[in-house]
Amino acid sequence: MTDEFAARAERSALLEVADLRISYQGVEKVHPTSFTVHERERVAIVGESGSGKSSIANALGGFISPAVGTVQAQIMTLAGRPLLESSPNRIPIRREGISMIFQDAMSSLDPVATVGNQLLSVLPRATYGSRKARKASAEERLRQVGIVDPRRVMSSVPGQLSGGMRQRVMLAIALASEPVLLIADEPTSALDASLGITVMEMMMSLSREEGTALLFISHDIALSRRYSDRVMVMRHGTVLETIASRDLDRATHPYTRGLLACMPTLGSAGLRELPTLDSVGAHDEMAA
Ligand SMILES: Nc1ncnc2c1ncn2[C@@H]1O[C@H](COP(=O)(O)OP(=O)(O)OP(=O)(O)O)[C@@H](O)[C@H]1O
Repeated sequence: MTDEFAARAERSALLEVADLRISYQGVEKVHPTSFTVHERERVAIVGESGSGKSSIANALGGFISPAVGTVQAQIMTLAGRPLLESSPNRIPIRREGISMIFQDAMSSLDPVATVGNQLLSVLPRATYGSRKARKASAEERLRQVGIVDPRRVMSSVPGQLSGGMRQRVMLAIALASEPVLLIADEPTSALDASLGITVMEMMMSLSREEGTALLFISHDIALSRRYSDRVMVMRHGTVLETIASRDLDRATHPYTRGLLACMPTLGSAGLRELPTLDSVGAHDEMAA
């Protein structure tokens, strides 16, 4: 453990979760799970489909209503404030300090409201005051995510924009409310590889500039390793291990080693058959 990593671990956590359980229709899908995210830290959640990654993100963001499922935890606090204090009776509830972005921007942006109105509605009034000042700052937010013609985009509705542009808009809106924690659920998987990297880089540099901690979900362990400080590996509704990204090559858990072995590289793609979790024996070792 490096000095920097040890110092960070000692600081009190920004997000603290202990024994989080999530059930749908009475069936527990996320079993008691505990983890922390520190200020300015970037944590990735990786794992196969159905392992519970999105459920955790949705529980943190307040997107699981009692009609959909049950969220219970011994501790679930953001900057010391309980997140589960009031039961959500409308979805989504806005949890102060948390913003979320999703794989599909169309499902989180309002299709009939202009980008400008959606952006203005989240800019803190106390900080930006007059509508004119808020409009200027909304345009600046769009410029920060690489939008060169913010006025046109402000007056557009999401359906008039390309997928990559919508993802940039969603990132601008997510950061405009000045969250302390940004949760991103597969933010790039609907984009092509190069656009995905651009959006990832942008999310990293903006969250770093603004001092926002980041919890992002990905099924791509290579991408997770590149952009996170720590990786939480999930399987079957539990966290198998949490490991510093730079130590992933030394991961001891067979499942994590299996995920790493399945990671396609430019060198291997197309030259030979890619390994699968079964072919590298991760499942057998897990069962042993
Ligand atoms: N709204 C829901 N109602 C019932 N079951 C659900 C609901 N949402 C998720 N589940 C179930 O909970 C389990 C975990 O799903 P979740 O979407 O959290 O996994 P995931 O790791 O994010 O998967 P993916 O990578 O495919 O998104 C799965 O068995 C899934 O079918």
